[in-house]
Amino acid sequence: MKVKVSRKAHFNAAHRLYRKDWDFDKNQNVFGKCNNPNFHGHNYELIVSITGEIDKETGYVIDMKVLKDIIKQEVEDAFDHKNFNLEVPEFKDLNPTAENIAVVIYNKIKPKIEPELDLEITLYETPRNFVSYAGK
Ligand SMILES: Nc1nc2c(c(=O)[nH]1)N=C([C@H](O)[C@H](O)COP(=O)(O)OP(=O)(O)OP(=O)(O)O)CN2
Ligand SMILES: [Zn+2]
Repeated sequence: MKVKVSRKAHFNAAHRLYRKDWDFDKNQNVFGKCNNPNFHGHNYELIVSITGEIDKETGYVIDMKVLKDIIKQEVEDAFDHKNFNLEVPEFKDLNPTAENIAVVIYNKIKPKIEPELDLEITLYETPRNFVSYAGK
């Protein structure tokens, strides 16, 4: 019997969506206002979900306190009030779209949890735009 447990988190960050190998007009055509060279920001809402067996002794799939600390260390401390393009090394050569941010978060958290646990990342960039990534 597998159970999914989830924890929400929040961070605020700035970004610009563009490709360095495209000129401004092409970036403007593809990314529009998200290509603003002066950047823009979002209040990102994150849901980290872990699925696994309930431990017979503790009754936990994962200790929420442990999950909270992993999210703080790997996501909030690394991303909150940062500029993805300028300050977060993972995005030096990676466009900080919601899709790419979700994959980066997955790849940071997965090694920190027990390997038999499944991980799913859901990231809201706006209240109406969100992406999910569960590996593969
Ligand atoms: N597939 C994706 N499309 C877009 C992404 C993305 O990460 N993945 N990102 C953006 C921009 O970041 C943009 O800033 C999104 O915000 P916004 O333009 O405010 O979005 P909406 O107009 O849809 O605002 P709502 O509040 O959600 O109505 C664009 N596309
Ligand atoms: Zn944006």
